[in-house]
Amino acid sequence: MSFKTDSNMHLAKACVVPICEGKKFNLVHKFPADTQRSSEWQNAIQQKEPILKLQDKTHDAIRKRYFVCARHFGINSYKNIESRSLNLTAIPHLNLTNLDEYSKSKAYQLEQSQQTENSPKKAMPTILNKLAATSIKSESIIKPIKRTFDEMHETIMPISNVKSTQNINTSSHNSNERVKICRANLDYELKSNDQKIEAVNECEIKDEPKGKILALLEVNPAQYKKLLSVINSNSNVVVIDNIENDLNTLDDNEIEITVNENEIKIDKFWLRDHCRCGSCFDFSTNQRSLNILNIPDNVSIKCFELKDNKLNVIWDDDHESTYDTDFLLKNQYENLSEAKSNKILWTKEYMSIPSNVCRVSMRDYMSDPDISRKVLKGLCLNGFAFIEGVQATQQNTEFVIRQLFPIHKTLFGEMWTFSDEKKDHMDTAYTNYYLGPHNDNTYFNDASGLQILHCIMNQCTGGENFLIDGFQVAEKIKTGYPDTYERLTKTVVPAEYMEKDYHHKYYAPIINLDPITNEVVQIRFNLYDRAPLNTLPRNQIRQFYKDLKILISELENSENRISFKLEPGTVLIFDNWRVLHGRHAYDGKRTMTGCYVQRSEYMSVLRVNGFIK
Ligand SMILES: C[N+](C)(C)CCCC[C@H](N)C(=O)O
Ligand SMILES: O=C(O)CCC(=O)C(=O)O
Repeated sequence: MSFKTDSNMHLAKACVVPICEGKKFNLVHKFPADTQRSSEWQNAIQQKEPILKLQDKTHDAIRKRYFVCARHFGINSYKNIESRSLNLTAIPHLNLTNLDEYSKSKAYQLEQSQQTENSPKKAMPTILNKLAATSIKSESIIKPIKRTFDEMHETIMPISNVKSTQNINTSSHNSNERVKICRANLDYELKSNDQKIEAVNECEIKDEPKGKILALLEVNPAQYKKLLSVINSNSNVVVIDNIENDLNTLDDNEIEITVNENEIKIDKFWLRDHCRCGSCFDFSTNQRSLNILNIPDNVSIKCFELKDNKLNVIWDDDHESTYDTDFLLKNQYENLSEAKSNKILWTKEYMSIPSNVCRVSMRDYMSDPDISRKVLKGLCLNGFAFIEGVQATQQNTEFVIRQLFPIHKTLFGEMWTFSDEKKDHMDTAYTNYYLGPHNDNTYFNDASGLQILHCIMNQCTGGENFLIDGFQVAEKIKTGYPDTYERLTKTVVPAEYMEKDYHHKYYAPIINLDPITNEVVQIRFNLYDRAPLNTLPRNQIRQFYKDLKILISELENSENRISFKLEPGTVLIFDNWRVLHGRHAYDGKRTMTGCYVQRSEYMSVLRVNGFIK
């Protein structure tokens, strides 16, 4: 069902056949649902040259986004003269490389019929004749309707002389019968809108309505509500609206609207499910109160209108919904799936430019909200940031972090302070050994989103830290070793952390993609915490180790890492889902304090501050 905004009722669609040069037409056809026939169409229209936009598109994507206009189909391709619906065997065969057969096309026939339609002697379209014969005088269908509602009421009441042979329950229709209920625009000049008449002319009402036909009208929701009382009190009255001739561009499950020049198609069930009226949604809790089971599978719309950036809908059960068009636009799948993050993938070279490194002073961070936002921006873009001038204690480190984030308590505690002497846990971190590039918590279902490190005592040689942009490395693997990349996004690698009273275990791929955007959303890499590899069939094991070596080599590539010695006073915050970290071996005294922040909390802070949606 395709609706129009304002006066333009049908949304013309571009024809994909090259000769049409993307021109838009009212009568276009989707590629067939049958894949074989869809391929036949594609072969027919690409006979001279492949149409690039169709290449490597899925069958559904082609059906959803590309159309073939009536210039490429002859009259015999259609079910009958009036019909705009194709035969099941129709294949585009006219005007594919030039327009020398235009006169044989359906488009030409429509043009001709429209020209005669505009002439005063135009015969009443057959459907209107049929309707008129069974119900009310045809001229009352097409004469200009400039009426107040009362006049309309008047029109409805005298209708009683029409012999009604069958009640048509106005609320039980489904659109397949193509008898749509009650959309009458009292201010509508039907006669002046050939398209409407033509639309009626094109419709195929399988069984003519036996009820009293009010008129070929179209109401907006407010008028419909008024009409409802009349219709309900006159139970035999059925209003045939000016049937929207389905141009095969939309399923019955969808409606199509234009918002800010964007044509968006919305599934009706989805739309009903997202009703934000007081009985469906509780704004005090931001939670739904609507029970999905109460939405019928064939939920349908009686009438709706786009007005003042709102979509007002009356459903077939007379439930009323209003939607902000921004909400509808923002929640289109395409908006999410095509959204690109604003991250800056970096290398050693990029970060060698001091201005590219997010570094703020504690004083500014505490006094200027813009500076704490600068830290969030640095984390969002680069995955790490430094706060300098922090008193070198665990307490002050905690105080600084709590200005922005809640702290994630794990088996290591909330704040943790460790060294090779203070061994609260049996882990390589609690030694003075070299620690290769890794992410923490790969053994947790939900690895911490942020890790904070503050070296509060550094009387040692060595002990430098280094950071690597895991997203940059993943991108390099994707470019240089696409098969390895593909496998590393799918091969689940088990990790575990074991000590007295604890045995955490989890497995997931090393490179994790966002299921919607397909962008890398997390790197889970930690060779130390790898559990026995029992998640791969034997015939895939060797390939995995080859892939792992490719990744490790890239991670060890000094071009991909920045190194620095964390001095007391400088707090490092980094995204543990993106940035790998490590430490060189050291000799002497070195104490590190820090904490974790849960991923959800981190994302929430970014969202509340407008850095992500
Ligand atoms: C000392 N601190 C608590 C920060 C880290 C402990 C690390 C434990 C584990 N090897 C991992 O990488 O997750
Ligand atoms: O000691 C350090 O500098 C870092 C230790 C580490 O990598 C960790 O705790 O995960």
